[in-house]
Amino acid sequence: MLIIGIAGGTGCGKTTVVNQIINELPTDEVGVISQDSYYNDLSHLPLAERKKTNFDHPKSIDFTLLEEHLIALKSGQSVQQPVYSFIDCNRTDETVETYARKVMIVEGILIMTNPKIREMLDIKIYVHADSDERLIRRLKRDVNERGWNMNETLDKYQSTLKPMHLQFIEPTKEYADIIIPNNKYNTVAVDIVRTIITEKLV
Ligand SMILES: Nc1ncnc2c1ncn2[C@@H]1O[C@H](COP(=O)(O)OP(=O)(O)O)[C@@H](O)[C@H]1O
Ligand SMILES: O=c1ccn([C@@H]2O[C@H](COP(=O)(O)O)[C@@H](O)[C@H]2O)c(=O)[nH]1
Repeated sequence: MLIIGIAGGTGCGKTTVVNQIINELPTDEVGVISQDSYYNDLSHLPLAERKKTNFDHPKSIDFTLLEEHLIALKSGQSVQQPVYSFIDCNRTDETVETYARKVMIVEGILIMTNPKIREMLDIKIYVHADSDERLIRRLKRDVNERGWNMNETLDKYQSTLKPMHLQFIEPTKEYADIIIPNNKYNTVAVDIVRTIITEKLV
């Protein structure tokens, strides 16, 4: 199994790039694992407390479970990938059966901060968009899709997202084999990654 990691700051366009890459590829041969599925289980906290969690710190991720799942997939076993709710700021009771494929894409802001996960990635990709672009995209998405208001997101950007990005996420760019500039839609880069995957599939 080839494991491709796709990291980059919030709003840089990771999910969009992944969707563009897998769009024309067979779903039984290429799968996706999202870091968001592996946020720690916060069921013991009320929603108001969960909303105060620093979701941009590596400690917010259950890397042990993610590593276990990648090892299982690599050995051909299926895993139950948790399903995350951004509205509830918690894992749901649901899981999605994720079976081993020839290629697995792992995407998330923090995936390259963990040495064990980094070690398992055969190709490391960092998607870059300027911080103003990312903030604009994040603001629109938080307000339209994730249940936050404008002031909450702007406050969180200053107090948490920006410092965590500078401390933990941006430094992982140095581990990348490929950096995709994504201030604009980058179809050339997407085609190149898809070509690499297609070669693995033959
Ligand atoms: N290259 C781009 N140009 C403009 N908007 C983009 C681009 N890539 C993604 N977006 C938009 O920005 C928002 C965040 O993108 P998303 O792929 O969810 O980012 P990430 O997964 O890195 O947080 C989405 O609304 C998406 O449609
Ligand atoms: O409950 C939550 C958990 C996380 N977040 C934010 O999500 C982003 C990571 O997702 P991207 O799609 O890569 O942007 C991270 O910056 C967290 O702050 C959230 O809003 N709510």
